[in-house]
Amino acid sequence: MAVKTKIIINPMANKGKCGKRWPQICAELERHLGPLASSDVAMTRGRNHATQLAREAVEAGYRRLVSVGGDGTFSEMMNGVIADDRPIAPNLVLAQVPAGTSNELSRSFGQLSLAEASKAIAMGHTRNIDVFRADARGYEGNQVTRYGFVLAIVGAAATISWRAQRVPLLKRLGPISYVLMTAFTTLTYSPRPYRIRIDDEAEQNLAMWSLMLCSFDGAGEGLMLAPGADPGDRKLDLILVGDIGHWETLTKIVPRLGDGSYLAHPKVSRRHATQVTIDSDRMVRADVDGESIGQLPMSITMLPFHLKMAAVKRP
Ligand SMILES: Nc1ncnc2c1ncn2[C@@H]1O[C@H](COP(=O)(O)OP(=O)(O)OP(=O)(O)O)[C@@H](O)[C@H]1O
Repeated sequence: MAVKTKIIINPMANKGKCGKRWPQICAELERHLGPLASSDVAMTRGRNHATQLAREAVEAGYRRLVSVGGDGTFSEMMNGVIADDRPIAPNLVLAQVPAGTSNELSRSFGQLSLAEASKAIAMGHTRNIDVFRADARGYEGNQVTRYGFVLAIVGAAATISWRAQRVPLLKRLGPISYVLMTAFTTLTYSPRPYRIRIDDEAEQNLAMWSLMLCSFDGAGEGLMLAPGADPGDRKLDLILVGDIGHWETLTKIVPRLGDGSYLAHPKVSRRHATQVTIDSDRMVRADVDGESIGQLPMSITMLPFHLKMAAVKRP
């Protein structure tokens, strides 16, 4: 029996361009998968709707779920197929049609074109990706749990992301908003004291500008945070950006985030980890897969399963 495929589209991804491109995307998907019934297609109506749509789709028997949008839409869809730290059904296959601003999955798998993404879905070949669980304090003081697949960030980098997304004018400016917010935050955000526990090691007290836990090598638009990171090795690349002055951060770290060469700075360190707990006496923001989920304390745990992603078979 053919696997049932549900397509979940975020029409607002990439500043609304995704919705405008939908007829073209639909035609390409149908060329590879055959005609799509209207019940196989769902449009998101707002934040986190993709999570609900994904859960309902799996409950209705769909086993292949395609997110049309960016990493935010994929992340929401993925959160709908996991409960109690495990997939809600066996043999699920997820896929991304890259139609957002940042499409890390598709970029990393080398299938950024619509044709390649559609081919990957139709071919039936898959690659495993890791999933981590983030527990943090929400902005209302509630406990927040989020499943992530690209990266979790804490400190200055999370503040940049939060400001660029929350200020409406900046959001409309697109990528330039990140440039402006990065410069502004770098010149105003001082390193903060953290208590950090990595795996079963003793707690350490460290002053840091930012801390990143990466599953994929890249993130956002054109950042290469953890070159060589393997998204399926059940390990996160923990990168600590230490106690560095404002000007040095702006001139020696920020411009080198695009090619990973910031890792050579003596106050930047990188290692593997599977469980990390971070706290601070100061208010520090926490971000998972580009979404500001709350603040510290946060704990990140790699989960003991893989999700299967539609991927073009490479020789
Ligand atoms: N119908 C909708 N209207 C407004 N926002 C939506 C809608 N559906 C989903 N969203 C939100 O759109 C956000 C962005 O989605 P996604 O990351 O896929 O696109 P993007 O273009 O890469 O993102 P960004 O706009 O953050 O750069 C998600 O946080 C999601 O909750």
